[in-house]
Amino acid sequence: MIFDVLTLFPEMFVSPLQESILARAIKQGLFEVRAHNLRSWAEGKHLTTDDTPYGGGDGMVMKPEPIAKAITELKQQAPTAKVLLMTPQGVPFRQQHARELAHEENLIFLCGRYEGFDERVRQTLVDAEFSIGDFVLTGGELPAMVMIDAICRHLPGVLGSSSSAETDSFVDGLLEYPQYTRPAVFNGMAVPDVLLSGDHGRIANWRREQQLLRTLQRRPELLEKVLLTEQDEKVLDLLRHKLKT
Ligand SMILES: COc1ccccc1CNc1ccc(C(N)=O)cn1
Repeated sequence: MIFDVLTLFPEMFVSPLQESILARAIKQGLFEVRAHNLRSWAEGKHLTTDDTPYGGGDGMVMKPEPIAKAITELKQQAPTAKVLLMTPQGVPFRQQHARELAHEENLIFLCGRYEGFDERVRQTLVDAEFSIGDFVLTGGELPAMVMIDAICRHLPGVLGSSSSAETDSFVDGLLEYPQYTRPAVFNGMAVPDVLLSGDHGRIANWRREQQLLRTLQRRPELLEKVLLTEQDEKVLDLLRHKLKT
């Protein structure tokens, strides 16, 4: 997988990729991130990439020409590449998108600054617009890095054998069960006995129940979209009853 990032601040894509899992995966050649400075495609003495908005108003808008030139050039090398735009007006980015996008050979991220992009960029050059949450940031770079991280976890070999993206929270649509590790007692708080029992069936049931409880308590709306077994429904009824009392 090759990620091309179009940004005014390519340096923002250096250190997050020099650490840990992502750095190791890059070293293993599992993926590559190429950050390009949009200014390389800008014209004129000052290499301008933004300008004042037609119709007046605050702030600046990113000019369409440098972006169009950059995308055209990148797509010459990767004609099937999808162009993704990071914007507060985008589709809410979800785990399912991360899983799907991991199957692409090449993705091009377009990171905006200022008040965003000239509308003609969206209309003609962009395949999909994503938002990582309902808040406004100073630029699209951090959202792009967040998406790259989430997508890379689904690339074969990135997570290594010890854990898999398939058992993530949200994969089965439920929140994660609580995790414990040594010591068995910490500040007087013991690990639940079931986890020390060695009874894997009981442990699996307990974990599923904890997922249902946690999802019911924190994100009940997710339960509408989850495929629940008969057993799940029974457990949920019990939990709902308990939470009422
Ligand atoms: C005023 O900023 C913009 C306006 C329009 C487009 C891009 C930007 C850059 N900022 C962004 C980008 C993405 C997100 C998000 N929620 O994913 C938040 N902020």
